[in-house]
Amino acid sequence: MAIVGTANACLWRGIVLSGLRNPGTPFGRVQVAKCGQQRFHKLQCFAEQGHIEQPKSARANLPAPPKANELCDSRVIQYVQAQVREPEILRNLREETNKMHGSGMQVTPDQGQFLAMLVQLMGAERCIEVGVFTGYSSLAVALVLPDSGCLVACDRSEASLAVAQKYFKLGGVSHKVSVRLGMAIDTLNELLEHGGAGRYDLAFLDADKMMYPQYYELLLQLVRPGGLIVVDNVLWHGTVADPLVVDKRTQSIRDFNDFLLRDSRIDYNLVSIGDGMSLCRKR
Ligand SMILES: C[S@@+](CC[C@H](N)C(=O)[O-])C[C@H]1O[C@@H](n2cnc3c(N)ncnc32)[C@H](O)[C@@H]1O
Repeated sequence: MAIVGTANACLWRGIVLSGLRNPGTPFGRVQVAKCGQQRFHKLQCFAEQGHIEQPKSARANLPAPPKANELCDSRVIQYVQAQVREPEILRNLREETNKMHGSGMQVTPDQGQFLAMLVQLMGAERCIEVGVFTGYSSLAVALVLPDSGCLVACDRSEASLAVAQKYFKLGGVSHKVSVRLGMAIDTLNELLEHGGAGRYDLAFLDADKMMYPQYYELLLQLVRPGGLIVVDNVLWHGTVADPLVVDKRTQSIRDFNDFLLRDSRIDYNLVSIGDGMSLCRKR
């Protein structure tokens, strides 16, 4: 296939990426929505191999694409996911969510496991999640919290939270989760007003991307020194690395990533897992 000259970046990316989707795999729907970085690499490999051609004006300003390697192979993604020890309750939740609208929003199994391990490594007892959806990442965290632990779970969608609460109950963790229905910014401000500053060990940020800077400032007050803020979707399906993509949301994530890179209040690490997760450790 060759698309020459007039095609805009999003158009050819959409065409090529739709051809890369692999809904027949065990992780089909999750992969489609959450393996953006690998798809982006794959796209670049397609371009490199001459399967597609970028618009000439754009091509002149682009850095050389990376050499084709195993990251171009969706089998690597499948292999990684097959290495996850996903508890049955989480698998059930993922499968139920996969039948719902917006299912691609849930974190991938390896991300859920990664979050859980961060909680365990830190010995975290008090956590916050901004953006619960049907509860996959919340449940992954709650399952490993000690019995005395607490997760404040914020979302504005009553319907999504109903699914999450069903699984918190099934997983026997309801007593550890404080569900907060409403706009996350209000909930975080309320936590601060009620003496929450510096009282949380770990926060996971996975809600509306344009609001990340505001959430981050509040979470930075809420977590203790040495506490962690984990930010999801920082690669935004690979588009942050594509200079041709300049839509508002991509640019806001790019700007936020650059801001984190320079923020001396934290230690910072952008991890290429799922759609990209940044680890921000409060100094
Ligand atoms: C990407 S999903 C979260 C996925 C979840 N972490 C998981 O693993 O399944 C984003 C969620 O943020 C919620 N959200 C978006 N904007 C919000 C806001 N302003 N306040 C509260 N929740 C919001 C949406 O309702 C949605 O459920």
